[in-house]
Amino acid sequence: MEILHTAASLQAHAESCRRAGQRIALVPTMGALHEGHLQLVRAAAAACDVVIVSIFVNPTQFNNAEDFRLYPRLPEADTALLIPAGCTALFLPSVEEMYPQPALLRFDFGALERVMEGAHRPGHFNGVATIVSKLFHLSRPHQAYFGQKDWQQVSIIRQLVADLSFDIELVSFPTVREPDGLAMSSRNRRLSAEARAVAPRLYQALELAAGLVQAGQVPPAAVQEAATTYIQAEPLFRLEYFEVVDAHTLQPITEWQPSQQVALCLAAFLGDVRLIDNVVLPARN
Ligand SMILES: Nc1ncnc2c1ncn2[C@@H]1O[C@H](COP(=O)(O)OP(=O)(O)OP(=O)(O)O)[C@@H](O)[C@H]1O
Ligand SMILES: CC(C)(CO)[C@@H](O)C(=O)[O-]
Ligand code: BAL
Repeated sequence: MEILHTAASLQAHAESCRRAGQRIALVPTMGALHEGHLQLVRAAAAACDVVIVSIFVNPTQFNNAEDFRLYPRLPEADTALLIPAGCTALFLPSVEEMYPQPALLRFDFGALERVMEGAHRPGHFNGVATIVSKLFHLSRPHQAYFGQKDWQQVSIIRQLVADLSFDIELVSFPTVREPDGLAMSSRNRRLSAEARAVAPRLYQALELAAGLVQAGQVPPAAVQEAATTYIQAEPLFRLEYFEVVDAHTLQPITEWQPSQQVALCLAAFLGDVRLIDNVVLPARN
């Protein structure tokens, strides 16, 4: 596995792979890798000749300086995990390398970013779109892999690809969970033992809400209320949002409609650790 630190070396590597007729997959990450990331890498390796994984804790997408400072950084352990998963090149740049000057370009994804993560983390998707665009330009992948744990992020990146005519196939992957249901996340490492013990309640709330949606007897607001009550029954949680949304427009659902695909999305703090999760339900008849 090659380890690349500069934008120029990534660009040169990707160009030489392209010239050799190889298919390139990009898996962007912020590191502290877990099985959720590794499944993306393995899927990419099964589909492409070259798998570029980027590890970069991107400062421009953090709206909270402490969250950025405390974000887990484990480059040696990550490197050891990536080789058997099929990564062929690891891109590990510094902040100065990715931002030799402050990026002034601003993205506006309209209604897609005025809800949920975009509403609660001002500037977050501008930072995500900036770094993902840079990575796309530098590596010019045929495919790029993202996890559905960040459902809104996948929608934003799909819009980015369409608006900027990136010739890239997006592959999105289902959320990988711990045996007790907790969505795998790099931030789980920062949970106290007490917080980790109650964390699966988030997925239980999503399942409870999914059961109510599928039974079809209660309005969206009652689904939201039931899930909120369930999470808040555990005082360690500070729930930021629990939303019942259209899975494609991401807008809150006030009345059920035929053929609608529903996503249930949440964000909650356990201590100072902020976790997100979601489930996306099959389209309704
Ligand atoms: N449990 C998971 N299942 C599937 N994909 C995941 C999972 N966790 C993260 N990913 C995906 O991996 C990519 C990199 O994510 P990232 O490095 O931010 O990890 P993370 O675990 O989501 O960390 P955190 O949520 O703490 O920032 C993203 O596309 C993300 O959606
Ligand atoms: C896509 C990404 C790597 C951009 O920094 C990040 O938002 C993430 O890890 O999901
Ligand atoms: N996976 C989302 C990256 C972030 O929380 O900034």
